[in-house]
Amino acid sequence: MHNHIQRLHQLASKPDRLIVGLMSGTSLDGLDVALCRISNAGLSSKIELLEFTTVDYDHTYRQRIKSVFSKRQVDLQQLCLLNPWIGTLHGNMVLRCLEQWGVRPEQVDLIASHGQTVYHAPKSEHQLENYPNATLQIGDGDHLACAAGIITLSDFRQKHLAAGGEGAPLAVYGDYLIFASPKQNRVMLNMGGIANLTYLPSSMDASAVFSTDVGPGNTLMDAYMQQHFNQNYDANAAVAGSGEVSGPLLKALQQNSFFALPFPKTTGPELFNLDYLARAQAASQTENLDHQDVMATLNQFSANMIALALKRCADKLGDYHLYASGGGYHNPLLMENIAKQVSAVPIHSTAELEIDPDAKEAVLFAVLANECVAGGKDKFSNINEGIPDITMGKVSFYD
Ligand SMILES: Nc1ncnc2c1ncn2[C@@H]1O[C@H](COP(=O)(O)OP(=O)(O)OP(=O)(O)O)[C@@H](O)[C@H]1O
Ligand SMILES: CC(=O)N[C@H]1[C@@H]2OC[C@@H](O2)[C@@H](O)[C@@H]1O[C@H](C)C(=O)O
Repeated sequence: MHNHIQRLHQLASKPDRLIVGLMSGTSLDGLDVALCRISNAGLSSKIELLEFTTVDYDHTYRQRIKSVFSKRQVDLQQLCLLNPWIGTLHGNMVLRCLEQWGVRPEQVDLIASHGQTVYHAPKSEHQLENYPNATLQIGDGDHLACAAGIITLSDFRQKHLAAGGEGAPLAVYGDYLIFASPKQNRVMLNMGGIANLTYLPSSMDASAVFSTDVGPGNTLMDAYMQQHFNQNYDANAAVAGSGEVSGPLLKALQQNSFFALPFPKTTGPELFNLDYLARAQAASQTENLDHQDVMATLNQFSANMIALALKRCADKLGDYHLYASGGGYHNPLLMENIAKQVSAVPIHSTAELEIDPDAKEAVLFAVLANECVAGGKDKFSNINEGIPDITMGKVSFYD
């Protein structure tokens, strides 16, 4: 047996594993790094979040990614160069975090890397008869493993596509294992660039679990802030909070066939971008609105589409508790706009379930890596809801 395979066998046999989960989302704000201790696997998994930080991306990173991000036409050489560059950069970022936390790389069993999504193309979006659902994450796992000197699992989404899914949301696999509870029906709502949710029934019945993207979280608000205010995002909704919602623009924004699609569905900034906003402004003749009013309307738009999806959950399933996570949880106006529309629903953050709401997605990838290496016993799937029974992640050794 190759010593690499022996090492994996050893890792799988340990009572617990130290796993670094990495998430670099559509907001391009930074690399989320979560150091987790995970014992057991499947429904017996116990997750301890030992450390968490977001390593902010600098201007160069953002500009480089933006040059290819969600664009149909790109400089192919640039895309090719970014793949190893990001892998190595993320590996070095992990090393710096470990140093700050006083953890030696040899103590870490695995890195679980999401990579950087550069393009997401479900069939509902590309509409090309003879092509499948597709998505592309870059930041090569071999480069990451070699830079960090730690076995790395990466590129989790391709298996989901290969099994007939849209490559997302993958949160459901971790949500079910970590957060499903016989005590209450739960909806886990993550508001990053794009918002998504997972429904977890108290019956724990996998065939009743579903997960879906619901529309924009922060992506449109962030893009508008960057274009008109030279700020990455609307901190604490200071701008949106000083504007007024435009009814006509809101109506135009809400008129897109994506919102009428049944669950599960996925989307990205390929659809929800500044062109989308410009078309809605043209259709509603609101091109001359104040920037503050546009921001107030975008905030209300995200909230309305999230609330619409939450109401669909309630219609399907009755009462539930909502657990929010992702950067949008820190936007007080967004949370208020959602809460007003689902006033009967108790709203919490995942902090109440012992997972920092900013760390949730990075933890998810650590859980997927743990399943890949040590799981496989508790089968979990709901094929009717686009949740195939699969093991995700590709293994990269560092030598
Ligand atoms: N204090 C705050 N006030 C308002 N918005 C905030 C605040 N803090 C974070 N955000 C929002 O959260 C965003 C980052 O969220 P997050 O890190 O969850 O996104 P992501 O992981 O990149 O996205 P995705 O889940 O779509 O991949 C920021 O770009 C910003 O819009
Ligand atoms: C293709 C892609 O990167 N999708 C992300 C994005 O960010 C939020 C939403 O859109 C979600 O579908 C997904 O990420 C999370 C981690 C998921 O797969 O559950």
